[in-house]
Amino acid sequence: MNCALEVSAATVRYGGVAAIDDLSFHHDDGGVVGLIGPNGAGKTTLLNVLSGAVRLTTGRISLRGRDLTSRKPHQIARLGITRTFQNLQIFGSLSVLDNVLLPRVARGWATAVGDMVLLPQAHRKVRAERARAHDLLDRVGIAGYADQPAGSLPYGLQRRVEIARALAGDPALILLDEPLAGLSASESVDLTELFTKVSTEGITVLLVEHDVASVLSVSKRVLVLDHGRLLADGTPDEVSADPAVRAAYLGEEWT
Ligand SMILES: Nc1ncnc2c1ncn2[C@@H]1O[C@H](COP(=O)(O)OP(=O)(O)OP(=O)(O)O)[C@@H](O)[C@H]1O
Repeated sequence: MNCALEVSAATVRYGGVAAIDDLSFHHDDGGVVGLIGPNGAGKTTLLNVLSGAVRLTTGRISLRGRDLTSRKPHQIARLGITRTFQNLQIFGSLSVLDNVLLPRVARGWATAVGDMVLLPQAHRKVRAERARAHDLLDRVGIAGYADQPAGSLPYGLQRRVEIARALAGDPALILLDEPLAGLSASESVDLTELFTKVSTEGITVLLVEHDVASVLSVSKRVLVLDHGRLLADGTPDEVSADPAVRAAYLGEEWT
């Protein structure tokens, strides 16, 4: 599935600071897209804009030809962009399965909760949604934990709960904000493999991550932000060989 993401002259100003500054790019090829850059480069602001948490000061964003510029987060989620957060946002006391069912409830499949008691079709809907949620847990590798409280899982698996929940919204584009933060080396490798798997299922993955080696290893395209602007845009090899990127960000360790 193509996501046809178009970011045109996007600017977000906080007082005198341009968190993103006249930023334009287009992506239509799927895969994992890495978004890297030094602290304060504007990465999180861009994710916030794409998910509707922050409004553009000027500019335009569209997905598959639909204008997202002034939409609210729940509208953007319906139109195909879902996300995970830097600080894990799951409901620790709810079961893993219920965490994944939540966005479907929010989207209205169970609006008439009372009807569930009475109507056979409501029961069928609930069964179908539960089956679908189990399938999502299977896709992200945590099927065996469905009934456990999400908060009781190891941190790396909690990250997967959040990813499953983002996938439950049937996105064209999923935004991952520092998903490897706090993970062990082996958890990072495992989760990075999941990003590839998700992208091969036709969902574009936009990955913001400070672990540059992981980003370069998993991405087909890497965008480098600096001071809210696009410093470089290319394959991992192109970006890591770019003198401007080395000077501003990667440094000598990448020689
Ligand atoms: N709500 C806000 N109010 C004022 N300034 C902000 C706000 N959010 C971000 N900024 C500023 O915008 C710039 C970009 O911040 P942003 O958090 O998007 O960068 P980042 O690349 O995600 O950084 P990091 O890697 O440290 O998370 C920074 O100068 C930051 O201080």
